[in-house]
This record gives sequence, structure tokens and C-alpha cells, in this order.
Amino acid sequence: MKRKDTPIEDITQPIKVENIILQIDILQSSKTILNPKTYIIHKCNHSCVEWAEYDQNKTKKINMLAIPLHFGFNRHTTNGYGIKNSITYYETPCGISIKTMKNMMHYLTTTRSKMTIDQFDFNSCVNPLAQFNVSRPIKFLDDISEGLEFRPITCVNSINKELPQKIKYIVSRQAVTGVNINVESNFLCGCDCTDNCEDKSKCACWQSTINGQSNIPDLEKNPNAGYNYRRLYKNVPTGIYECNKTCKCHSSCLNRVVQQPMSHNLQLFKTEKKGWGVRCLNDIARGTFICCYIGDILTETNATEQGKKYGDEYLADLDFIEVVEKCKEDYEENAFLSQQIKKPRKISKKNMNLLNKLTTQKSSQGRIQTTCYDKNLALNNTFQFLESRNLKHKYLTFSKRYYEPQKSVRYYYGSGDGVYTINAKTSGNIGRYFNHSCTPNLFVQNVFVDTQDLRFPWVSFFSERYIPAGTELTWNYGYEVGSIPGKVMTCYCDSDKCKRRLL
Ligand SMILES: C[S@@+](CC[C@H](N)C(=O)[O-])C[C@H]1O[C@@H](n2cnc3c(N)ncnc32)[C@H](O)[C@@H]1O
Repeated sequence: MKRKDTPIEDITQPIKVENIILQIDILQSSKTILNPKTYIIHKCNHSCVEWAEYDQNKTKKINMLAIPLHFGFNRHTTNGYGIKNSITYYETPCGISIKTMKNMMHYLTTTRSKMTIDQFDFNSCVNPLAQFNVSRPIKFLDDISEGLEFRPITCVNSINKELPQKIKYIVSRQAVTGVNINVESNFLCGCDCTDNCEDKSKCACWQSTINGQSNIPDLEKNPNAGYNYRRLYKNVPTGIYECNKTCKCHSSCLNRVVQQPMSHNLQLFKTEKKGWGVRCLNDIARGTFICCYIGDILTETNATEQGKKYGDEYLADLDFIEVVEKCKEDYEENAFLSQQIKKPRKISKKNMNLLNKLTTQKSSQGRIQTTCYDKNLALNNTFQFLESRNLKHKYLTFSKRYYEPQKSVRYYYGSGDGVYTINAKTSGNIGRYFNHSCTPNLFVQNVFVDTQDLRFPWVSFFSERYIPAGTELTWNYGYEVGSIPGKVMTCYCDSDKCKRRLL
């Protein structure tokens, strides 16, 4: 088989980062091609991919989505009328054309390939070879993780000579005094799958994710909830249960995503107004796992103390239990009220604002919110009758008179420590540098991996949409403007829908 190197194609273009124009290169990275063989009729088996000698250790510096292109695959996009009509397909090392994730999964399984399905993507917008490059940085660091991440995380400052403050880079969370995370096998449920957990209906772990949805009665139970070929397209508010050390499946099964090493090339960079931020150096497909938010886990009391002493900008609450319970309460209250009203009307903007106030979750107190509070879920259409003043009143009376606060699930864990909090101020990973945006390109998902104790989910970031190389990665902090009296924080996210204030 012939090896050839394609030349680097330079598509130099200026990119706007917060009102400053940086000279930035989007390069078409070189592709060492092992061209697929010409197709001859055959039944696929291991020899179809064996000759391409895929070795994960050789992929450290290759963009995740470009890996197959270095080991015998080709990726083609046909020109349709507009991007929507174009079709992307892969040519396998043995010359077959594959157009869907399902068929690619089947191919990888049949040929016993060591490649994983998340190295493939069929979206025509995504360019696996796009690579972002800053031409003339003033300061540059090779790897802020100092070798702890699978891929180095570079750091550039194109604004001034400053370097980021030194922190202890860690890749797994650390329970601090007073916090006990029980990760013993006896406390985990696992599966017996031998099919890479492809059949969700037979995998006990997938079923935990799917059944968990019934914790919110109004939530439409999606039998396909959770990952789809290792991508997550929609937040599962009731949490995802990944396969774990007690499962019989392989460590690369389809239900193990956030427990894998970070697999995308990220860069820490100095922004003009938000301190440091993170960008991706290659195109990222929608639904891709980026990394977790990692730091020290503190009790509520310790977090409050440390927040007061050293600042609270890196504190993120593990409030999964409270938010799910809030959604459930809201549903039950709505259901009660809906019985009183026969004819729902369309809700006005004014009353929607009132509703938003009524249903606002526990004040964020300026801490980052790690659990998605799905307003649509809570504000289901039974709220429409709040249109009349009478009912606003009724709602409040109902809340006071009829609603007996039930004990939270947290109570049954016997923990008097309140909501635990991640503090990434002095120890943390790249997740601590993600800035806030009013139109973020990342969303957060709570995932249970090493423990199924609901107090300790892994706070994981996934891409909300396709993200082109060079884009800053951001999420929504869920701060509430006015939640800290006297504290005002201007938002510089620069999005068209920016609310101008964070706090
Ligand atoms: C979790 S840290 C993010 C990383 C931070 N930029 C750094 O340099 O380490 C949160 C802090 O970043 C800044 N920040 C994040 N998003 C921002 C935004 N949209 N506008 C203004 N400041 C922002 C604020 O100072 C906030 O307290």
C-alpha cells in the first residue's frame, strides 16, 4: 500500500475575538493517507482493517475526527444544492462506502476494529482536517496539564505578556475533609452486556437512565434517552448512568463517554474582557463530550467560607437532587391547579415573567449552576390559567396552605452537609476556564460514573451544536441577576442575545 502526504492548504483568514481582530490561520492539517483498497467482493472481517495498523497511542496529536483518515479510511462529501443537500460518506479500508453511524458501528464491530464510533461524523459542515493556529502569540505554553491529559492543552496570550495563575492541574475530582464519596462496587448496579451495550433495552445501565426519567412525571419518557453512538444531543435532566467497574461490558462500550480521556485539542487563551477562556483547535461535532468540571468537592459550609475568603467565581453547586425535585414539585403544583380550571388561555408576557419568578430555583447566590432547569418542563401549559389575577392569588395560597414540604432525597442519605460544591479555584482542570455566554455552545449533563449516589454526579460538558475550529467554548452559568445584593457583573459574551449582566 502506498503512503503519501498531502500538502498543507492554508486558508488564512482574520477572526473576530471580542472586537479585536487577530491574525489567525485555519489550516487544513496534513493527512497521512493510507488510501482505502479498491473494493472487491468479500465478506468483511478483521483483515479488512488489520493492514492499516491503527494504534491509539499514535493518535495523541491527531484531531479525533481525523484519526480514521490516517488509518485507511477516506471521507467524501458530495456537492448537493447547499450544505443541507450534500451527503457525507466514508470509504472503509476495504473499499466499502458507509453513510450512517449505524452502519459504521456495524462495520467496526464486524471487523473488530479498535477505532471507536465517536471518531466518525456524517455532518457535511464538519471538516475533520480544519486546524486553528494563532500566528504570532506573545506568550505560549506547550501544555498546561503538564502531561496529565491525553492531549496537551496549549496556552496562548496574543494580548499581553501575562500567563495564567498557577493552579494544581487535576484530572479527577478530590473529596476534601468532611466529604465522603463511596465508590465501592457493592454500591453500584451494572450490566451483563456482551454487545458493546448497543441494545439499550437489554442494558441495565441504559435502563437506569431511561427509567430515571419517571422521576419527573410530566417528562415524556424517551426510550432512547442518553447517548446516541457516544454523542449526546439533548440534556437528560434526570441524569445519565454510565456503565461502570461492575459491568461485564468492554471499557469502550457505547455507554461509557465521560469516563474516557479528554479527546479534543483545546487551547487556553487570553480574552480581552473575560480573563482566560478556552477555544477548540479543530471542528467539533454536535453532541460531543468535551470534558468535566473538576475541582475539590466541599461541604456547603466549607464552600461558603472559602467563597467569602477567596472568591466564589470557581464554585459550582452539585444541585442535581434539588433541581430534579423542583421540576417534580412544579409539575405536581401545576397538575393540582389545572384541575381547578376548565379553559386555559394563552399566557401573557407579564404573567410569564411572574411565573418565572415563582418557579425560580433556589437562589444561585452567585454560584455556577450545574444542573439544567428546564423551564418548559416546569412551566407546562397548565400554567396558562394564571392569566387571571384570581389565580395568581390561588397559586400563592396553594403553595402556602396545601404544600407540605416533603423530605428531600438528600435527607435519606443522612447527610447534614447540604449541597456539595465543586471548587476549582486552586485545583482543577480545563473546565474551570470555560466562560459564560448568553448563547452558549456547550451544555451541562449530570452523569453517574464511579458512584450512583445522587449527591455526586460528574458535571460534564457536551457541545450543543457543531463548533468550528477556533471558536471559544462557553456555557450558561445560570446566574440570577440581582441574586447577590449589591453585586453587579457585566456580561461580555458578545452574543446577539446577550443579557448584558451576569449578576
Ligand atoms: C469560572 S471562571 C472562568 C474563567 C476565567 N475567565 C479565568 O480567567 O479564570 C468565571 C469568571 O470568568 C469571568 N467571566 C466568565 N464569563 C464572563 C462573561 N460572559 N462576561 C464577563 N466575565 C466573564 C468572570 O470574572 C467570572 O467570575
